[in-house]
Amino acid sequence: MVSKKIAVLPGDGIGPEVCRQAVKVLEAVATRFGHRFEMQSYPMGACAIDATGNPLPDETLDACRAADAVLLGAIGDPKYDNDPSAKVRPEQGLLRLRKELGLFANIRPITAYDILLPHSPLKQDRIQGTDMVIFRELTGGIYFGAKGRTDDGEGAYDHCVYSRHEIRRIAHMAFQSAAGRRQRLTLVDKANVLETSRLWREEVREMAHQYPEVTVDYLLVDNAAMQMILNPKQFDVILTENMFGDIISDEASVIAGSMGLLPSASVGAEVALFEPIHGSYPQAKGKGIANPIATILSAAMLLEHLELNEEAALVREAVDEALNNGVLTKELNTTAPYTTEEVGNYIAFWIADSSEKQWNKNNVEIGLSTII
Ligand SMILES: NC(=O)C1=CN([C@@H]2O[C@H](COP(=O)(O)OP(=O)(O)OC[C@H]3O[C@@H](n4cnc5c(N)ncnc54)[C@H](O)[C@@H]3O)[C@@H](O)[C@H]2O)C=CC1
Ligand SMILES: CC(C)CC(=O)C(=O)O
Ligand SMILES: [Mg+2]
Repeated sequence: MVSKKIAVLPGDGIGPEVCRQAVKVLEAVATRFGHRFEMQSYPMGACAIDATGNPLPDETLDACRAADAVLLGAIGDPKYDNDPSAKVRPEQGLLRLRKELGLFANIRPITAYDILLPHSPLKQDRIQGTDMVIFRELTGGIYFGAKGRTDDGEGAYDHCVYSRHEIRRIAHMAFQSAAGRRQRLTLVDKANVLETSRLWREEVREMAHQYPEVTVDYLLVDNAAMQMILNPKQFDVILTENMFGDIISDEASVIAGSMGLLPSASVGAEVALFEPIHGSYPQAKGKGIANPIATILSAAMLLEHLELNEEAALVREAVDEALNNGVLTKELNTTAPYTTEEVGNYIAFWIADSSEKQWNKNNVEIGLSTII
Protein backbone atom coordinates (compact mmCIF):
# COMPACT_ATOMS: atom_id res chain seq x y z
CA MET A 1 0.00 0.00 0.00
CA VAL A 2 1.38 3.41 -0.93
CA SER A 3 0.07 6.88 -0.25
CA LYS A 4 0.80 9.55 -2.87
CA LYS A 5 -0.25 13.12 -3.46
CA ILE A 6 -1.10 13.95 -7.09
CA ALA A 7 -1.81 17.54 -8.09
CA VAL A 8 -4.32 17.61 -10.94
CA LEU A 9 -4.42 20.57 -13.33
CA PRO A 10 -7.43 19.96 -15.61
CA GLY A 11 -6.94 23.24 -17.55
CA ASP A 12 -9.16 24.38 -20.40
CA GLY A 13 -11.24 23.07 -23.31
CA ILE A 14 -11.25 19.27 -23.27
CA GLY A 15 -8.64 19.27 -20.48
CA PRO A 16 -11.15 18.71 -17.63
CA GLU A 17 -13.00 15.97 -19.59
CA VAL A 18 -9.93 13.91 -20.39
CA CYS A 19 -8.38 14.53 -16.96
CA ARG A 20 -11.54 13.24 -15.27
CA GLN A 21 -11.10 9.91 -17.06
CA ALA A 22 -7.44 9.63 -16.02
CA VAL A 23 -8.35 10.45 -12.42
CA LYS A 24 -11.06 7.77 -12.55
CA VAL A 25 -8.48 5.29 -13.83
CA LEU A 26 -6.06 6.22 -11.02
CA GLU A 27 -8.91 5.74 -8.54
CA ALA A 28 -9.57 2.31 -10.00
CA VAL A 29 -5.86 1.49 -9.62
CA ALA A 30 -5.96 2.68 -5.99
CA THR A 31 -9.02 0.52 -5.30
CA ARG A 32 -7.53 -2.55 -6.94
CA PHE A 33 -4.14 -2.29 -5.18
CA GLY A 34 -5.20 -0.76 -1.89
CA HIS A 35 -3.27 2.47 -2.47
CA ARG A 36 -4.23 5.94 -1.45
CA PHE A 37 -3.92 8.65 -4.11
CA GLU A 38 -4.79 12.06 -2.77
CA MET A 39 -5.85 13.94 -5.90
CA GLN A 40 -6.78 17.58 -5.76
CA SER A 41 -7.45 19.93 -8.69
CA TYR A 42 -5.92 23.36 -9.15
CA PRO A 43 -6.49 26.00 -11.83
CA MET A 44 -3.99 26.77 -14.57
CA GLY A 45 -4.37 28.37 -17.99
CA ALA A 46 -7.37 30.37 -19.22
CA CYS A 47 -9.55 29.16 -16.34
CA ALA A 48 -6.97 30.51 -13.89
CA ILE A 49 -6.83 33.86 -15.71
CA ASP A 50 -10.62 34.06 -15.47
CA ALA A 51 -10.54 33.27 -11.75
CA THR A 52 -7.46 35.17 -10.61
CA GLY A 53 -5.95 37.14 -13.51
CA ASN A 54 -2.88 34.86 -13.31
CA PRO A 55 -2.44 31.79 -15.59
CA LEU A 56 -0.33 30.09 -12.88
CA PRO A 57 -1.56 31.13 -9.43
CA ASP A 58 0.88 30.71 -6.52
CA GLU A 59 -1.44 28.18 -4.89
CA THR A 60 -1.23 25.96 -7.99
CA LEU A 61 2.55 26.17 -8.19
CA ASP A 62 2.92 25.46 -4.46
CA ALA A 63 0.59 22.45 -4.74
CA CYS A 64 2.64 21.07 -7.65
CA ARG A 65 5.85 21.48 -5.67
CA ALA A 66 4.34 19.70 -2.69
CA ALA A 67 3.00 16.80 -4.78
CA ASP A 68 4.59 13.45 -5.65
CA ALA A 69 3.50 13.98 -9.27
CA VAL A 70 1.38 16.31 -11.39
CA LEU A 71 -1.28 15.32 -13.91
CA LEU A 72 -2.20 17.94 -16.50
CA GLY A 73 -5.04 18.02 -19.04
CA ALA A 74 -4.38 20.88 -21.47
CA ILE A 75 -4.60 24.64 -21.51
CA GLY A 76 -5.53 27.24 -24.13
CA ASP A 77 -8.59 29.12 -25.28
CA PRO A 78 -9.62 30.65 -28.64
CA LYS A 79 -10.24 33.95 -26.81
CA TYR A 80 -6.46 34.27 -26.52
CA ASP A 81 -5.52 32.43 -29.73
CA ASN A 82 -7.57 34.99 -31.66
CA ASP A 83 -6.17 38.01 -29.84
CA PRO A 84 -2.48 38.39 -30.66
CA SER A 85 -2.29 41.55 -28.55
CA ALA A 86 -3.30 39.79 -25.29
CA LYS A 87 -0.56 40.40 -22.72
CA VAL A 88 -1.61 37.64 -20.32
CA ARG A 89 -2.01 34.24 -22.01
CA PRO A 90 -2.85 30.71 -20.81
CA GLU A 91 0.33 29.30 -22.39
CA GLN A 92 2.45 31.54 -20.15
CA GLY A 93 1.16 29.53 -17.20
CA LEU A 94 2.31 26.24 -18.70
CA LEU A 95 5.71 27.59 -19.79
CA ARG A 96 6.31 29.09 -16.37
CA LEU A 97 5.25 25.88 -14.63
CA ARG A 98 7.73 23.89 -16.73
CA LYS A 99 10.49 26.37 -15.91
CA GLU A 100 9.69 26.66 -12.20
CA LEU A 101 9.56 22.89 -11.74
CA GLY A 102 12.74 22.40 -13.79
CA LEU A 103 10.97 20.07 -16.24
CA PHE A 104 13.69 20.14 -18.87
CA ALA A 105 12.94 16.82 -20.58
CA ASN A 106 9.65 16.02 -22.25
CA ILE A 107 9.49 12.34 -23.15
CA ARG A 108 7.00 11.44 -25.89
CA PRO A 109 6.72 7.76 -26.86
CA ILE A 110 5.20 7.02 -30.28
CA THR A 111 3.71 3.59 -30.92
CA ALA A 112 1.84 2.24 -33.93
CA TYR A 113 -0.87 -0.06 -32.55
CA ASP A 114 -1.56 -2.95 -34.95
CA ILE A 115 -5.31 -2.74 -34.41
CA LEU A 116 -5.31 0.96 -35.35
CA LEU A 117 -3.12 0.71 -38.45
CA PRO A 118 -6.09 1.21 -40.79
CA HIS A 119 -6.88 4.51 -39.03
CA SER A 120 -3.65 6.13 -40.04
CA PRO A 121 -3.69 7.88 -43.41
CA LEU A 122 -0.19 6.46 -43.90
CA LYS A 123 0.48 3.15 -45.64
CA GLN A 124 0.28 0.31 -43.11
CA ASP A 125 3.51 -1.40 -44.17
CA ARG A 126 5.39 1.87 -43.61
CA ILE A 127 4.20 2.38 -40.04
CA GLN A 128 3.64 -1.12 -38.66
CA GLY A 129 6.14 -1.77 -35.86
CA THR A 130 6.99 1.90 -35.29
CA ASP A 131 8.31 2.33 -31.77
CA MET A 132 10.22 5.51 -31.02
CA VAL A 133 10.58 7.98 -28.24
CA ILE A 134 11.13 11.70 -28.68
CA PHE A 135 13.21 13.51 -26.06
CA ARG A 136 12.14 17.12 -26.45
CA GLU A 137 14.05 19.80 -24.52
CA LEU A 138 11.37 21.70 -22.63
CA THR A 139 12.71 24.72 -20.75
CA GLY A 140 15.00 26.43 -23.24
CA GLY A 141 15.18 27.60 -26.82
CA ILE A 142 12.94 30.00 -28.66
CA TYR A 143 9.92 29.54 -26.36
CA PHE A 144 11.93 31.01 -23.48
CA GLY A 145 14.26 33.54 -25.14
CA ALA A 146 13.75 37.30 -25.11
CA LYS A 147 10.80 38.31 -27.27
CA GLY A 148 9.34 41.61 -28.22
CA ARG A 149 8.67 44.24 -30.85
CA THR A 150 11.29 46.46 -32.42
CA ASP A 151 11.36 50.09 -31.32
CA ASP A 152 9.73 51.30 -34.52
CA GLY A 153 6.92 48.76 -34.09
CA GLU A 154 7.60 47.37 -37.56
CA GLY A 155 9.18 44.12 -36.46
CA ALA A 156 9.22 41.44 -33.79
CA TYR A 157 11.79 39.00 -32.44
CA ASP A 158 12.04 35.74 -30.49
CA HIS A 159 15.53 34.78 -29.43
CA CYS A 160 16.67 31.18 -29.40
CA VAL A 161 19.34 30.53 -26.80
CA TYR A 162 20.82 27.24 -25.51
CA SER A 163 23.64 26.59 -23.07
CA ARG A 164 25.93 23.55 -23.11
CA HIS A 165 24.51 22.57 -19.72
CA GLU A 166 20.92 22.59 -21.03
CA ILE A 167 21.92 20.38 -23.94
CA ARG A 168 24.01 17.93 -21.95
CA ARG A 169 21.47 17.17 -19.22
CA ILE A 170 18.75 16.06 -21.64
CA ALA A 171 21.22 14.44 -24.03
CA HIS A 172 22.42 12.18 -21.17
CA MET A 173 18.83 11.06 -20.62
CA ALA A 174 18.31 10.37 -24.32
CA PHE A 175 21.59 8.43 -24.60
CA GLN A 176 20.66 6.33 -21.56
CA SER A 177 17.24 5.62 -23.01
CA ALA A 178 18.76 4.62 -26.38
CA ALA A 179 21.28 2.36 -24.62
CA GLY A 180 18.38 0.45 -23.07
CA ARG A 181 16.41 0.27 -26.32
CA ARG A 182 17.68 -0.32 -29.87
CA GLN A 183 20.90 1.69 -29.34
CA ARG A 184 20.14 4.35 -31.89
CA LEU A 185 19.95 8.06 -31.26
CA THR A 186 19.04 10.69 -33.85
CA LEU A 187 19.72 14.33 -33.11
CA VAL A 188 17.23 16.47 -35.01
CA ASP A 189 18.41 20.03 -35.57
CA LYS A 190 18.99 22.74 -38.16
CA ALA A 191 22.78 22.85 -37.93
CA ASN A 192 23.15 24.07 -41.52
CA VAL A 193 21.59 27.39 -40.44
CA LEU A 194 21.33 27.82 -36.67
CA GLU A 195 24.22 28.42 -34.29
CA THR A 196 22.25 26.85 -31.42
CA SER A 197 21.92 23.67 -33.51
CA ARG A 198 25.67 23.64 -34.10
CA LEU A 199 26.17 23.77 -30.33
CA TRP A 200 23.76 20.83 -29.95
CA ARG A 201 25.78 18.84 -32.53
CA GLU A 202 29.08 19.72 -30.91
CA GLU A 203 27.92 18.56 -27.48
CA VAL A 204 26.16 15.42 -28.67
CA ARG A 205 29.14 14.39 -30.81
CA GLU A 206 31.44 14.76 -27.81
CA MET A 207 29.08 12.91 -25.47
CA ALA A 208 28.74 10.02 -27.91
CA HIS A 209 32.17 8.76 -26.76
CA GLN A 210 30.64 8.00 -23.36
CA TYR A 211 28.00 5.78 -24.98
CA PRO A 212 29.96 3.65 -27.48
CA GLU A 213 27.07 1.16 -27.76
CA VAL A 214 24.78 3.87 -29.15
CA THR A 215 24.91 4.73 -32.85
CA VAL A 216 24.32 8.44 -33.31
CA ASP A 217 23.08 10.13 -36.43
CA TYR A 218 22.23 13.70 -37.23
CA LEU A 219 19.22 14.82 -39.23
CA LEU A 220 18.14 18.28 -40.28
CA VAL A 221 14.64 19.01 -39.07
CA ASP A 222 13.11 19.58 -42.50
CA ASN A 223 14.38 16.19 -43.64
CA ALA A 224 13.30 14.67 -40.29
CA ALA A 225 9.74 15.89 -40.89
CA MET A 226 9.73 14.00 -44.18
CA GLN A 227 11.43 10.85 -42.80
CA MET A 228 8.85 10.73 -40.01
CA ILE A 229 6.18 10.03 -42.60
CA LEU A 230 8.29 8.19 -45.17
CA ASN A 231 10.01 5.68 -42.90
CA PRO A 232 9.24 6.17 -39.19
CA LYS A 233 10.54 2.69 -38.29
CA GLN A 234 14.12 3.94 -38.74
CA PHE A 235 13.82 5.96 -35.51
CA ASP A 236 14.55 4.68 -32.03
CA VAL A 237 15.32 7.70 -29.82
CA ILE A 238 15.03 11.21 -31.24
CA LEU A 239 16.69 14.01 -29.32
CA THR A 240 15.76 17.54 -30.22
CA GLU A 241 15.26 21.08 -29.00
CA ASN A 242 12.01 22.56 -27.74
CA MET A 243 10.22 23.84 -30.83
CA PHE A 244 11.34 21.10 -33.24
CA GLY A 245 10.19 18.49 -30.72
CA ASP A 246 6.83 20.20 -30.34
CA ILE A 247 6.27 20.13 -34.09
CA ILE A 248 7.55 16.68 -35.04
CA SER A 249 5.69 14.97 -32.19
CA ASP A 250 2.32 16.31 -33.40
CA GLU A 251 3.32 15.03 -36.83
CA ALA A 252 4.18 11.64 -35.32
CA SER A 253 0.66 11.32 -33.88
CA VAL A 254 -0.51 10.57 -37.43
CA ILE A 255 1.43 7.30 -37.18
CA ALA A 256 -0.48 6.27 -34.05
CA GLY A 257 -3.76 7.31 -35.66
CA SER A 258 -4.84 10.19 -33.40
CA MET A 259 -3.53 13.07 -31.33
CA GLY A 260 -5.74 11.64 -28.63
CA LEU A 261 -3.41 8.66 -28.15
CA LEU A 262 -0.02 10.19 -27.37
CA PRO A 263 1.05 10.66 -23.74
CA SER A 264 4.08 12.40 -22.32
CA ALA A 265 6.19 12.74 -19.20
CA SER A 266 7.99 15.95 -18.31
CA VAL A 267 10.86 15.31 -15.94
CA GLY A 268 13.73 17.22 -14.43
CA ALA A 269 15.10 18.21 -11.09
CA GLU A 270 11.86 18.47 -9.12
CA VAL A 271 8.48 16.80 -9.26
CA ALA A 272 7.50 15.25 -12.62
CA LEU A 273 4.45 16.20 -14.68
CA PHE A 274 2.39 14.01 -17.00
CA GLU A 275 0.22 15.28 -19.83
CA PRO A 276 -1.11 14.31 -23.25
CA ILE A 277 0.80 15.89 -26.12
CA HIS A 278 -2.38 17.48 -27.49
CA GLY A 279 -3.84 20.85 -26.63
CA SER A 280 -7.24 21.96 -25.36
CA TYR A 281 -9.03 21.07 -28.66
CA PRO A 282 -11.64 23.78 -27.99
CA GLN A 283 -13.91 22.68 -30.85
CA ALA A 284 -14.63 19.47 -28.93
CA LYS A 285 -15.20 21.00 -25.50
CA GLY A 286 -18.29 19.55 -23.81
CA LYS A 287 -19.18 17.31 -26.75
CA GLY A 288 -17.90 14.06 -25.26
CA ILE A 289 -15.83 13.31 -28.37
CA ALA A 290 -12.31 13.89 -27.05
CA ASN A 291 -10.20 10.77 -26.80
CA PRO A 292 -9.05 10.37 -23.16
CA ILE A 293 -6.46 7.66 -23.90
CA ALA A 294 -3.50 10.06 -24.24
CA THR A 295 -4.23 11.34 -20.74
CA ILE A 296 -4.86 7.85 -19.37
CA LEU A 297 -1.53 6.67 -20.82
CA SER A 298 0.08 9.75 -19.26
CA ALA A 299 -1.32 8.48 -15.95
CA ALA A 300 0.35 5.12 -16.71
CA MET A 301 3.66 6.97 -17.17
CA LEU A 302 2.98 8.73 -13.86
CA LEU A 303 2.55 5.35 -12.15
CA GLU A 304 5.83 4.13 -13.67
CA HIS A 305 7.52 7.26 -12.35
CA LEU A 306 6.22 6.40 -8.87
CA GLU A 307 7.69 2.91 -9.42
CA LEU A 308 4.22 1.37 -9.47
CA ASN A 309 5.07 -0.76 -12.48
CA GLU A 310 2.51 -3.52 -12.03
CA GLU A 311 -0.18 -0.88 -11.71
CA ALA A 312 1.01 0.91 -14.84
CA ALA A 313 1.10 -2.36 -16.77
CA LEU A 314 -2.52 -2.98 -15.83
CA VAL A 315 -3.53 0.45 -17.11
CA ARG A 316 -1.75 -0.31 -20.39
CA GLU A 317 -3.50 -3.69 -20.61
CA ALA A 318 -6.85 -2.02 -20.04
CA VAL A 319 -6.10 0.53 -22.78
CA ASP A 320 -5.14 -2.31 -25.16
CA GLU A 321 -8.42 -3.99 -24.27
CA ALA A 322 -10.34 -0.82 -25.19
CA LEU A 323 -8.42 -0.50 -28.46
CA ASN A 324 -8.90 -4.17 -29.36
CA ASN A 325 -12.63 -4.03 -28.60
CA GLY A 326 -13.27 -0.81 -30.49
CA VAL A 327 -14.18 1.12 -27.34
CA LEU A 328 -12.97 4.32 -28.96
CA THR A 329 -14.06 7.87 -29.56
CA LYS A 330 -15.34 8.95 -32.91
CA GLU A 331 -12.07 9.87 -34.62
CA LEU A 332 -11.11 6.17 -34.34
CA ASN A 333 -14.54 4.57 -34.36
CA THR A 334 -16.75 6.28 -36.90
CA THR A 335 -19.49 3.64 -37.01
CA ALA A 336 -20.39 3.16 -33.32
CA PRO A 337 -18.38 5.73 -31.38
CA TYR A 338 -18.08 5.80 -27.61
CA THR A 339 -18.00 9.02 -25.63
CA THR A 340 -15.02 10.30 -23.67
CA GLU A 341 -16.74 9.21 -20.48
CA GLU A 342 -17.59 5.75 -21.79
CA VAL A 343 -14.00 5.08 -22.86
CA GLY A 344 -12.79 6.20 -19.40
CA ASN A 345 -15.43 4.07 -17.67
CA TYR A 346 -14.54 0.99 -19.70
CA ILE A 347 -10.85 1.29 -18.86
CA ALA A 348 -11.51 2.03 -15.17
CA PHE A 349 -13.97 -0.88 -14.99
CA TRP A 350 -11.46 -3.26 -16.50
CA ILE A 351 -8.81 -2.21 -13.98
CA ALA A 352 -11.20 -2.48 -11.04
CA ASP A 353 -11.45 -6.17 -11.96
CA SER A 354 -14.90 -6.25 -13.41
CA SER A 355 -15.45 -8.72 -16.17
CA GLU A 356 -16.33 -7.22 -19.50
CA LYS A 357 -19.77 -8.85 -19.27
CA GLN A 358 -20.70 -6.63 -16.35
CA TRP A 359 -19.67 -3.52 -18.23
CA ASN A 360 -22.59 -1.93 -19.93
CA LYS A 361 -22.39 1.23 -21.94
CA ASN A 362 -25.74 2.40 -20.61
CA ASN A 363 -25.54 1.67 -16.91
CA VAL A 364 -21.83 2.04 -16.43
CA GLU A 365 -22.13 5.10 -14.19
CA ILE A 366 -24.16 3.16 -11.63
CA GLY A 367 -21.73 0.26 -11.75
CA LEU A 368 -18.71 2.46 -11.41
CA SER A 369 -19.93 4.32 -8.39
CA THR A 370 -20.15 1.03 -6.53
CA ILE A 371 -16.59 0.12 -7.46
CA ILE A 372 -14.76 3.43 -7.21
N1 LIG B 1 0.06 21.25 -23.52
C1 LIG B 1 -0.95 22.06 -23.78
O1 LIG B 1 -1.71 22.41 -22.90
C2 LIG B 1 -1.14 22.54 -25.17
C3 LIG B 1 -2.01 23.57 -25.40
N2 LIG B 1 -2.27 23.96 -26.69
C4 LIG B 1 -3.32 24.98 -26.84
O2 LIG B 1 -4.52 24.29 -27.24
C5 LIG B 1 -5.32 25.16 -28.03
C6 LIG B 1 -5.76 24.44 -29.30
O3 LIG B 1 -4.62 24.20 -30.11
P1 LIG B 1 -4.62 23.33 -31.43
O4 LIG B 1 -3.54 23.83 -32.28
O5 LIG B 1 -5.99 23.27 -32.00
O6 LIG B 1 -4.14 21.88 -30.97
P2 LIG B 1 -4.93 20.68 -30.28
O7 LIG B 1 -3.92 19.66 -29.94
O8 LIG B 1 -5.80 21.16 -29.20
O9 LIG B 1 -5.87 20.09 -31.44
C7 LIG B 1 -5.40 19.80 -32.74
C8 LIG B 1 -6.25 18.70 -33.36
O10 LIG B 1 -5.86 17.45 -32.79
C9 LIG B 1 -6.97 16.60 -32.62
N3 LIG B 1 -7.08 16.30 -31.18
C10 LIG B 1 -6.47 16.92 -30.14
N4 LIG B 1 -6.76 16.33 -28.98
C11 LIG B 1 -7.56 15.31 -29.26
C12 LIG B 1 -8.21 14.30 -28.46
N5 LIG B 1 -8.03 14.22 -27.14
N6 LIG B 1 -9.01 13.41 -29.09
C13 LIG B 1 -9.17 13.44 -30.42
N7 LIG B 1 -8.58 14.34 -31.24
C14 LIG B 1 -7.78 15.27 -30.65
C15 LIG B 1 -8.17 17.35 -33.16
O11 LIG B 1 -8.36 16.96 -34.49
C16 LIG B 1 -7.74 18.80 -33.10
O12 LIG B 1 -8.39 19.59 -34.05
C17 LIG B 1 -4.48 26.41 -28.26
O13 LIG B 1 -4.92 27.39 -27.38
C18 LIG B 1 -3.05 25.99 -27.92
O14 LIG B 1 -2.25 27.03 -27.45
C19 LIG B 1 -1.72 23.33 -27.77
C20 LIG B 1 -0.85 22.30 -27.57
C21 LIG B 1 -0.45 21.85 -26.26
C1 LIG C 1 1.41 25.78 -25.34
C2 LIG C 1 2.59 25.12 -26.00
C3 LIG C 1 3.86 25.74 -25.58
C4 LIG C 1 2.56 23.70 -25.59
C5 LIG C 1 2.69 22.70 -26.67
O1 LIG C 1 2.34 22.85 -27.81
C6 LIG C 1 3.21 21.44 -26.25
O2 LIG C 1 3.79 21.33 -25.19
O3 LIG C 1 3.08 20.47 -27.01
MG1 LIG D 1 2.48 20.94 -28.98
